[in-house]
Amino acid sequence: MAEAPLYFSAADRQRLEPHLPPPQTSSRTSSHSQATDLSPPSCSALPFVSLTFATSLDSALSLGPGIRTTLSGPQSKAMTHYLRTRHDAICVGVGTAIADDPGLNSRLDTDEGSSRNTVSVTAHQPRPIIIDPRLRWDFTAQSKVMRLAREGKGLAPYIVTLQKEPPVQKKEILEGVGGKFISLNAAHDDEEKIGGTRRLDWRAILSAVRQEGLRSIMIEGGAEVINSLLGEEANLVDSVIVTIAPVWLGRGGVTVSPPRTHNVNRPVARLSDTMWMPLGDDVVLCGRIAR
Ligand SMILES: NC(=O)C1=CN([C@@H]2O[C@H](COP(=O)(O)OP(=O)(O)OC[C@H]3O[C@@H](n4cnc5c(N)ncnc54)[C@H](O)[C@@H]3O)[C@@H](O)[C@H]2O)C=CC1
Ligand SMILES: Nc1nc(O)c(N)c(N[C@@H]2O[C@H](COP(=O)(O)O)[C@@H](O)[C@H]2O)n1
Repeated sequence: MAEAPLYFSAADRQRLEPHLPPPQTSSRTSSHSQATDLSPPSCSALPFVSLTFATSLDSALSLGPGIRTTLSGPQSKAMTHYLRTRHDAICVGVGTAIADDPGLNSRLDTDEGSSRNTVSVTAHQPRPIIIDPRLRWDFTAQSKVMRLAREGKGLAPYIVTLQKEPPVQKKEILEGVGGKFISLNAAHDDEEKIGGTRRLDWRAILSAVRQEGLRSIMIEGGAEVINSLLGEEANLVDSVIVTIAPVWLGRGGVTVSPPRTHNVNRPVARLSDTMWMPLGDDVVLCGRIAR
């Protein structure tokens, strides 16, 4: 079924502005990053990081592993697509890439007020970044994000991996539409061992993204990605924008619930400077992680 046009009003855009990456010509800088610095990035420079996702009232991102689940209503969906136009990159973990076959482009309609028969796809598209350390994502030329890139409706993904030599056939598909693999060097401090699984340090991932000239990144999920960024690496997050849908998905969902810190008497993370914005039946909560 064709997707309804996605409109996001000028008034709503203005309300979101304090929670978005600064325009690149502005002189404002984020607390830890050099998002507005126009000089070549140093190794330690990081992009402006927004954590943006949609959740149910029982903190679920989806009905279960592998189940693509619509939570956002049309207005909050349009907001997400506006956010996609306001970031240089959009990131998901491989679990999401496999479960959702996502497009990761912006389909915001820029023709508000004109004939609604014509949908003009927005000019600015974010660069999809997929975190796939072991190359589990068995993408093909028909995967949605590849197809959209081929059709000029989005950008091809960069896949961040620990594999030094990705399969030649996958490389050809990816590079054929303008994407690439970014292999991080596990021989440096990019990797830590937690619970037997090899993980990439988010600082290393973000630094690699910034080295690609990408100054801002919205991280959409899924649960493993969000839970890690709300835990010990929360200091890397500049802005949090959560769509809350008025629905309970029930037990068995894929949930946002970061691991406890050592001090069990303290919350793991809290938002400050909050702004609540009703959009249709949903509410969008914006804030910063309290330091
Ligand atoms: N409602 C919403 O806004 C969203 C919902 N989702 C849902 O979330 C679910 C997927 O979530 P998950 O299964 O938790 O998968 P995920 O998308 O968080 O991917 C997890 C995988 O990513 C890799 N990864 C993530 N962080 C890493 C790190 N620091 N170092 C190395 N590898 C890392 C690992 O291979 C890990 O197994 C799907 O059902 C999807 O539909 C996903 C995004 C947004
Ligand atoms: N904002 C939001 N609301 C929902 O209800 C969702 N299910 C998601 N999911 C995220 O969006 C990706 C799908 O993107 P495309 O529409 O295919 O471009 C999905 O993979 C999640 O990252 N987000």
